[in-house]
Amino acid sequence: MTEPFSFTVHATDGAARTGTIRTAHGDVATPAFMAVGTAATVKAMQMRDVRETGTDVVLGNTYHLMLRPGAERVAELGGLHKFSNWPHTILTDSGGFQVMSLAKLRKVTEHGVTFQSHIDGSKHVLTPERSMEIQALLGSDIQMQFDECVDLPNGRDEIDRAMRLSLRWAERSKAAFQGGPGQAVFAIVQGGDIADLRVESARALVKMDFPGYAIGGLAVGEPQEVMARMLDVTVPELPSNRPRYLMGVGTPDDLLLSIERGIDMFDCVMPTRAGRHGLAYTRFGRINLKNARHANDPTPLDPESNCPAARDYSRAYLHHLVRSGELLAMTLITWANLAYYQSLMAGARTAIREGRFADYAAEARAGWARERE
Ligand SMILES: CN(C)CCSCc1cc(N)cc2c(=O)[nH]c(N)nc12
Repeated sequence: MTEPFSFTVHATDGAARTGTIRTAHGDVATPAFMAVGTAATVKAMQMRDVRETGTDVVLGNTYHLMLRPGAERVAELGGLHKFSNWPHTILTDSGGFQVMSLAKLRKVTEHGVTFQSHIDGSKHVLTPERSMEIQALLGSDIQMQFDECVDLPNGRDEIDRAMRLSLRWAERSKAAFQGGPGQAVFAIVQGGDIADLRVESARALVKMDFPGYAIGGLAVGEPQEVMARMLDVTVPELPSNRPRYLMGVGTPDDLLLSIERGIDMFDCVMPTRAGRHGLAYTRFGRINLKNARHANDPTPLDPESNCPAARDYSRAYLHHLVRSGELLAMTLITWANLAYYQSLMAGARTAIREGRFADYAAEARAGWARERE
């Protein structure tokens, strides 16, 4: 018998907290960084290596998977866990964000969004009900409500319209959720960079009583201090015994400032996308391995890393692979980046337990500065 979905906070340090989310496919240590696996793959990585970095959750995406290979096909093949050989927790985004950023000829109405596939131009409709049905077909453990995320900067009317539409879609998503034990549907707070709309959105969603709350509509081009300010006004409105997920965030510095404000879950394409472009994230800051200064450097990215990609290959070799356009460059640097993000999270969890998160964050930031010396 699968246990119900649960979230337990083990320790707090100021607003920061460390805990465990329990889903139908295992435990998630928080603060958690979730690897982006949009089209049923964490690009350039094998799932066993993803797991070895300490990743507990891989993200899937309704928009991409409904277009290719199709949600019904994934269900017929045993669901996304089996299809992608990832037996641990999967969180799926609801598709609205990707429709607005990828699809062509999209039209938003009260009913949902009609659009044409960016792959073959075929016509599709996504509604809260269809999004939840697709996420159920995928077998997702944590399913996101269908929402509308607007870009920033934007006018109050547009932000207000999308926030209220997302509230109505939250009700419909929750009503359409078919999850069993160990599965959950999360709400998404909207409201752009406008404090009173953020508070109104959060309070309305909390009244609907969700097992978890995401903060959406950020990491869409706003300055870091705007994101921080929206967290300052939004997080206090969310129940402390429910997970808080900041969507699409972020750089290592973003993660630390958000953990400090009480965020538990993150996802971002940064480590994997940067890895495919020769950019390495390390304890010493970001390293552009395309740069000629690495051509004769026999040292690895980080000799103390537990990740083979960061420990067993010289910067000269990685520079050579990047300059040569070799596929192995993508795998090794993506692997090293994800491993660094997970080591940053693991260190944060320990520091919070020991009541020294502020010092931990200061030490991490000091380490990044060293690379620029
Ligand atoms: C790979 N990831 C970027 C995809 C998962 S997170 C996508 C995502 C990112 C951001 N920044 C905001 C939102 C948002 O407001 N709503 C939804 N549904 N998804 C969002």
